[in-house]
Amino acid sequence: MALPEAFIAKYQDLLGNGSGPFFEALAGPIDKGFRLNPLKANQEPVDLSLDNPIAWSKNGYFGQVSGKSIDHTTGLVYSQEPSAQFVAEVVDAKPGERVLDLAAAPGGKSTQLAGQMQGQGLLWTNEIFFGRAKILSENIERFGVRNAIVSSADSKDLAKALPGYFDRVLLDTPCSGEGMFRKDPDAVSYWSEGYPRECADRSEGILDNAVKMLRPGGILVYSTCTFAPEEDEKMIAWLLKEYPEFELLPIDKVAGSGIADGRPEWADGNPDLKKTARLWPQDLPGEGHFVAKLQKSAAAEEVKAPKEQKADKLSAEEASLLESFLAETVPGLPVDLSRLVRFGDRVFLLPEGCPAFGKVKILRAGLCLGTFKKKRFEPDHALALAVYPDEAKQTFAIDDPANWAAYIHGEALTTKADLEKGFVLMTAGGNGVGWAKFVNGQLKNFYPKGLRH
Ligand SMILES: C[S@@+](CC[C@H](N)C(=O)[O-])C[C@H]1O[C@@H](n2cnc3c(N)ncnc32)[C@H](O)[C@@H]1O
Repeated sequence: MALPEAFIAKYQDLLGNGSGPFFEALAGPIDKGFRLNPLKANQEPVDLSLDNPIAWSKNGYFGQVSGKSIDHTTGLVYSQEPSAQFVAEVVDAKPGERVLDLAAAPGGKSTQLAGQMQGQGLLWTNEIFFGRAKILSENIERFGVRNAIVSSADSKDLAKALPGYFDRVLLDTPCSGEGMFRKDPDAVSYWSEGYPRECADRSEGILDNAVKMLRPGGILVYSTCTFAPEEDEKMIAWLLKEYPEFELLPIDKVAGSGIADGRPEWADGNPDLKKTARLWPQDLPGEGHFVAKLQKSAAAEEVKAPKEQKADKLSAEEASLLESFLAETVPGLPVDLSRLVRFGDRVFLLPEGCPAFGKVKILRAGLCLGTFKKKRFEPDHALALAVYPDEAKQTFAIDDPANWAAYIHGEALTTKADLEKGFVLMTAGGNGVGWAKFVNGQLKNFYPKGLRH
């Protein structure tokens, strides 16, 4: 990978003697990582080793995930570069909170936040580009998240719908990507001397909207995957000047991990900027990242909270179909029938206290239970990934390689197992992977066509 001359000159100037190891690291190999999903019933991976934990990530390990493995398909793991795993650790979302991930696709940080929240509270995860939002939504589904709203909106429109609503907001901003040069050589081709400033201008606009959605006393985390001071310390200096109701909070840099302080001298000299964190590839096994954690003053002006999203009322016949389905398929799953919304024939269980969607485009409104089909109710794939096997009435393990390959390929399975007619949760590695319908000794395959391999 040939680095642009202007990039080399810039970091020789900024890093001085430290630039040698920096450029050497950029020419070196990348480190691969993954996170284990605490939302899954069984925490033992089938193929992956947990021998090499990542010091700064609670569920993070070094290693490479195969996209076709049982561990990936069941959502037990999420493949994520090691440094990127530090960002959500800094957010530190708590069960029961209202959390916004404003620039979220493909979902690395959102899935990590969902794990921290343990299904309690509301995670609103947004991506401006619809195509990328679909990938985000698929990852939220695979991870088995029950309490997430997935939307595709410009931050300006989101801020109109959700003013002052969130306890925590993460802006993992679209940036110049210098920290990914090693992982994604395409990032080098986008770069020019003026690119970090262009990205910084865009991030200022997104930050203007992010701060509007935070309640007084709420926490804002801003992160980039670039080394550029324009988008890092200088951006935070701008934010503190523009929004004096914010103050920087210290970040636990995990002693011995190599995570470094921010560089006040690269912005306006404010010593508080040392509280921000920099992850440098020459200091630790991971790519380049920057993270800042700020708190909005509890005395900041309160705004009128958005209204709650209205639930939809089902007809008596539909309610009875759904209730029978739940009792016969997932009797252990707690479902509050007063929190259901419909998108066409699909039925979602809303997170508690979900704010009104207004004009925001929604891709996923909590947990998709399934679809009304004439006189039946069919479970959604999302439900198979979100329920624990012991919440389902019937399960069938497909751990042996032949059954696994046949099911994931879309084939029906024949079995002499003692099953009742109806839906069966197929499991692999102790976690749900999809549905089948048992009829006359056959397990009819309900694994989604688009996911078969
Ligand atoms: C750094 S990436 C997010 C990565 C994600 N947080 C994760 O961990 O998987 C930044 C995201 O911002 C989106 N984006 C681009 N322009 C934007 C804008 N003007 N407003 C908000 N988001 C934008 C990009 O499409 C991209 O998905």
